[in-house]
Parts: sequence; C-alpha cells; structure tokens
Amino acid sequence: MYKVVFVLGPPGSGKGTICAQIQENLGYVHLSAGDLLRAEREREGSQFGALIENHIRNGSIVPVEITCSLLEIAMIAREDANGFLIDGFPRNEDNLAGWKRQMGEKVNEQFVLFLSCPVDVCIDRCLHRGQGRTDDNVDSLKKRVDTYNQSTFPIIEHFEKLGMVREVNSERPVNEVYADVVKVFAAANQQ
Ligand SMILES: Nc1ncnc2c1ncn2[C@@H]1O[C@H](COP(=O)(O)OP(=O)(O)OP(=O)(O)O)[C@@H](O)[C@H]1O
Ligand SMILES: Nc1ccn([C@H]2C[C@H](O)[C@@H](COP(=O)(O)O)O2)c(=O)n1
Ligand SMILES: [Mg+2]
Repeated sequence: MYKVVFVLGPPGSGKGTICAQIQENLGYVHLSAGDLLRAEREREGSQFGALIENHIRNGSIVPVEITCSLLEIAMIAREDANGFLIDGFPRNEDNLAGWKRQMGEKVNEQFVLFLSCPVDVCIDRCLHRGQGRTDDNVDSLKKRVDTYNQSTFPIIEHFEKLGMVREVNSERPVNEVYADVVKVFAAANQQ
C-alpha cells in the first residue's frame, strides 16, 4: 500500500514550496500532478502534449486517465518511498472518481493538507513566480481560480466531511507555514 497525503489549495498557495521542504526533511516523495503533466507535454512523441497545453492555458483539468497514470508510474518508480505527497490532485470529481477506480485498493490516504490563502495574494505570487509558466498570466489565472472555486474546493469539502482535512494558513512567511505543517505530519504519524 502506498501511503499518500494529498496537498490542495488555490494556485499560488505554496503547495510546491511546502512539498519540497517536506520531501527534504520528512521522507515523503513529492509528486506534483502539474509538474508531471508539464513533463508529459514536453515528452518527445507524447500523444497528449497539445491536449495538456490547452488545459493548462485554460486552467481546466486534464482527463484523470492521463494524470492518474502519470502519478501511478511515478509511484511505482519510487517503491522505496516512505510516503507520497500528491500535490494538486484530486482537483475535481473526475480526478476523485478516477483515482478511486485506479488506485483505491493500492493506497492508504493519510490526510489532505489544505493550504488556505486569499486568492489575491495567490495571484500576485503566481504573477511574480518567474518560472516561465504558460499559465502564470492574468487570463489563465482567472480561469484557474474559477476552476479552483468551482471544482477543487468541493473536493476539499468532500474530504472535510470525512474528517481528513488539515488546514494550514499559508498567508504567512514560508518558515511559519512549514512549522505548522511539520506539526500536522507529526500528529498524523503518531497515530
Ligand atoms: N508562504 C509564502 N510566502 C510568500 N511567497 C510564497 C510562499 N509560499 C510560496 N511562495 C511563492 O509563491 C509562488 C507560488 O508558490 P508555489 O509554486 O509553491 O505554489 P503552488 O501552490 O504550487 O502553485 P501552483 O498551483 O500554481 O503550482 C512561488 O514563487 C513561491 O516562491
Ligand atoms: N490534477 C491536476 C493537476 C493539474 N492539472 C493541470 C491544470 C492546472 O492548472 C495545471 C497546473 O497545475 P499546478 O502546477 O498549478 O498544480 O496542470 C490538471 O489538469 N489536473
Ligand atoms: Mg505547484
């Protein structure tokens, strides 16, 4: 069984930043669904490159069959991992249903780390991120935020009803956010 922590929050809330620190210090392997999709977009011979780029620019969500397969391939490649941080997934009902179909019997879902941060702060962070992403522009960000509000936040609410959500306010300096995240992981791994 793969031990899994989902990491969710609005675009620019700091998921990748915090996951990198968790990976470095707490022995979990960070899998960013967005990064895996961008890598597939660039992969020579990929049949999904154009489809992925269109979704990324539009801030819409790629069909789960593509994303979930990329995640499972990455997990298989790291059988040694103590656990996995699944960053930016599940992002909608299709993601959740597809994950249950493909991975439901293979994973132990520990909890959902929800990084909460005001959207205006998130947008400003993305506009100043400087990573050359094709979706860090005002038009794409508006669509990404709409998708988050319409499709992703209901997924967080789904997990909240199951008592699985651990919310951390990420509108603070990274070190303060991370200090609280460490406490969440410590509590979860005590049980
Ligand atoms: N607590 C913080 N305070 C200030 N800036 C932050 C904080 N956390 C992350 N950032 C910065 O904000 C930007 C977005 O962070 P990051 O890429 O981790 O967000 P994300 O949630 O993964 O975004 P996306 O969903 O778009 O991939 C980066 O430039 C990062 O350095
Ligand atoms: N489960 C996912 C995760 C990401 N994507 C696409 C659409 C997102 O806007 C884009 C970037 O994700 P991020 O790096 O911001 O987490 O990747 C998706 O379709 N499905
Ligand atoms: Mg990210």
